[in-house]
Amino acid sequence: MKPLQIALLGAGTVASGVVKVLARNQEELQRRAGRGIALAAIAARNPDKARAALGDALPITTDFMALATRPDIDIVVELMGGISPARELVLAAIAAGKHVVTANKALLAIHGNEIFAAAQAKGVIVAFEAAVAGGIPIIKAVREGLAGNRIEWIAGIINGTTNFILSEMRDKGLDFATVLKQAQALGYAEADPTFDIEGVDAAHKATILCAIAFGVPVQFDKAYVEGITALQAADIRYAEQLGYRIKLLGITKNTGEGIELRVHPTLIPATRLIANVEGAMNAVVVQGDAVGPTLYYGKGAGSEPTASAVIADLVDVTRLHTADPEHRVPHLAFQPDAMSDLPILPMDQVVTAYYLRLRVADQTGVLADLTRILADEGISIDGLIQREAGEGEHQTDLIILTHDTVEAHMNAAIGRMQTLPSVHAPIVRIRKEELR
Ligand SMILES: NC(=O)c1ccc[n+]([C@@H]2O[C@H](COP(=O)([O-])OP(=O)(O)OC[C@H]3O[C@@H](n4cnc5c(N)ncnc54)[C@H](O)[C@@H]3O)[C@@H](O)[C@H]2O)c1
Ligand SMILES: N[C@@H](CCO)C(=O)O
Ligand code: NA
Repeated sequence: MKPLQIALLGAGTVASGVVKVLARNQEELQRRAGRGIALAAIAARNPDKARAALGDALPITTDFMALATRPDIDIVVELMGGISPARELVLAAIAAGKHVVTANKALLAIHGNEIFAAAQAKGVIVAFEAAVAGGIPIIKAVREGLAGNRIEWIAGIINGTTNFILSEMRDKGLDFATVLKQAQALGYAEADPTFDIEGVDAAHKATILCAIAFGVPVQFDKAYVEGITALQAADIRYAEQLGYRIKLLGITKNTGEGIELRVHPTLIPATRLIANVEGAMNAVVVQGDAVGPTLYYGKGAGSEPTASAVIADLVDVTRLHTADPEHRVPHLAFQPDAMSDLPILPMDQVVTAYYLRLRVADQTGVLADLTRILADEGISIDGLIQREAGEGEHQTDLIILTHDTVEAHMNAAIGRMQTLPSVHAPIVRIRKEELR
């Protein structure tokens, strides 16, 4: 059988990994897929740069649209990133009857519904294992391996850059700006690292996980997104003293009333496996009603780890190429006519526990005022530490851990506590999850 013909759009980090691994594992891949997978051509903005990175064995074009719709191409692999022109190219490839493999989580989190509907109508596959947690086969695990379960929640470290920053801040006591520079130098961060540090990249990935876990459309616009830029070294230290680690988590949970979809720094017990995932590694915990918790760990970024996921998709598509579209795994794990309309809950309805740090006057009565406000709002205290004021100091740090409460109640309590004359700085609030 003639090998399937692949077109690569983009010639950057992931594309170069795909070219290398496809060449290296060619024979093994043919044995797995039952058919050859042949790179036909690459579209690159700068052909000289692409040739320098990828060699000159393959034809290189600058006409992305012509390649994406060329009649002899079977699968278009989009590795450019960004929304436009990636969206137009993917839709054109689908309209031309091509299968698509993409690593573009931003595109799918924002335009996935349109893209999957177009693919469904045309009977082609859009595969996206590389879009979430890079080389970890988490899409495969959730959509297929855990299909017997009602998924209850997913929580994951799904951005390598921010996990690296938090690990280095904790282990070496370095400040945020210094570690971010290191992350950039090591190639973990995006060219514009705002997407990493503001939580947007993790929210794109959490949005996709949410859709395939609960069978709802992708709804990035409803995600709550908070990054790590406001985190202070003092809170990482206090969390440690209390037996917790702070991680940037993507969390999605089915509460029965609706679905939580949120990304924010989170205190998790230091004894949990996921609390010990360090550096640029990713890890995802999936809680199923039948299986209980399962944990997936590995490299979420980088050239060959991400290529591993792209090529797994190429093997899948090659195997399923001739299958009746009705017999393929649905894009969002559930049949398109059986999607749920369960709403994504607004953040003020989310229920979680909290870590609060207050800079307070070192005088009697302060604690009584604060605990009264928390009690008024129905919030119960789980633990409390007060740092001894140093000699000559008139202020001290008070750390409060609460039990689960509704975010709206916590907002009200923080608003009231903040107006007390004895509270001297903006109150720090970090959400806390036991993950069990
Ligand atoms: N790098 C990783 O570790 C990683 C991991 C998972 C997913 N991804 C995703 O994979 C995709 C590619 O990432 P990358 O790290 O290889 O990026 P990159 O910047 O290294 O490569 C992107 C390539 O696409 C080309 N390109 C970008 N915009 C273009 C445009 N408007 N017109 C023409 N060409 C354009 C660039 O010239 C470059 O060749 C992105 O969607 C990214 O989010 C990357
Ligand atoms: N910048 C991303 C790349 C992988 O998606 C990260 O740090 O996880
Ligand atoms: Na993956």
